[in-house]
Amino acid sequence: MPAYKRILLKLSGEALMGDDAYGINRGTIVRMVREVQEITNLGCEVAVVIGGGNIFRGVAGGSVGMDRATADYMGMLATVMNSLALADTMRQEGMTARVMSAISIEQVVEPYVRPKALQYLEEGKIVVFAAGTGNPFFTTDTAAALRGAEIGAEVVLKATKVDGVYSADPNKDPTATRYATIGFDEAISKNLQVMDAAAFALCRDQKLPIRVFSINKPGALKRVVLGQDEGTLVHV
Ligand SMILES: Nc1ncnc2c1ncn2[C@@H]1O[C@H](COP(=O)(O)OP(=O)(O)O)[C@@H](O)[C@H]1O
Ligand SMILES: O=c1ccn([C@@H]2O[C@H](COP(=O)(O)OP(=O)(O)O)[C@@H](O)[C@H]2O)c(=O)[nH]1
Repeated sequence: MPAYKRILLKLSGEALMGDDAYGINRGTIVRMVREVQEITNLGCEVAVVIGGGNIFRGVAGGSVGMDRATADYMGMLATVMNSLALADTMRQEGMTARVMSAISIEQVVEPYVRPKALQYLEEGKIVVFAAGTGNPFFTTDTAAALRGAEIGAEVVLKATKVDGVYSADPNKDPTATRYATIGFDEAISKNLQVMDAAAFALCRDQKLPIRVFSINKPGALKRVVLGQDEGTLVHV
C-alpha cells in the first residue's frame, strides 16, 4: 500500500545528463521512467516537474552578463524539452503522460489548466508540468511546491543528486551531516541551499511536506512512496 494517494515528484534536470557532459542520457531517462512506473503500479497518482539544468540554467546565463529574465525564459524552455522527452519515454514504456506548460507554446504542448490537470490525474494519467512557474527569478523547485499545493498532493518528493538535506553542502563540506527530518523554519533560517527559500516557504505555509532523496539510488522512490525511511523529511 502506498503511503500517499497523490504525489508531486520533482526530478532534477541536471541529473538527466547521467555521465554525459550535457543533454539527456538515454539510459538515465529510461531508468527514471521505470521507477515512476513502479509507483504508478502501486496505485499512486503522479504529477512530475522536471528541471532544465542539463540544458540551461538562468543563473549561469545571468552570470556571464545575459539579462537574467531572458536567461530564465531560456531555462523554462529547457524544462519544456525535458518534459517532452520524459513524456515520450513514458509513452514508449507503455504509460500515458500529458505535458502541460506554464507558458503558452500551444503548437508544442497544451497549456496548464488546473481542472484539466486534476482530471488527468483522476484518470490515472501522469501529468508533467513544463516551463516551471512561467515566471523568471523562480526555480523548478518553486514550481514543484506551487503545483503540488494546487493539485492537493500529500507530499513533494525532490529526487536530486544528494541523498537528503545536510547541515551544509556535502559537495563542499565533507564534515556535513544528513538530517533524518528537519523543520521548514530551521531549513530556512540555516539557509540550506538544497532547495530555494521560496519553495520551502510555500510548502511550509501550505503544510505540504517535502522529502529529499537521491535520484541515483535504485528503488529509493518506491521506498519513499511506501513510507519507508529514505532521505530527509522536511516538515512543518
Ligand atoms: N544543506 C544542503 N544539503 C544538501 N544539499 C545541498 C545543501 N546545500 C547545498 N546543496 C546542494 O544542492 C544540490 C541540489 O540542489 P539543485 O542543484 O537545485 O538540484 P536539482 O538539480 O535537483 O534541482 C546538491 O547537489 C548539493 O550540492
Ligand atoms: O519557474 C521557473 C522555473 C525555472 N526557471 C528557469 O529554468 C531553469 C531550469 O530550472 P532548474 O534550475 O530549477 O532545474 P534543475 O535544478 O532541476 O536542473 C532555472 O535555472 C531558471 O532559469 C524559471 O525562470 N522559472
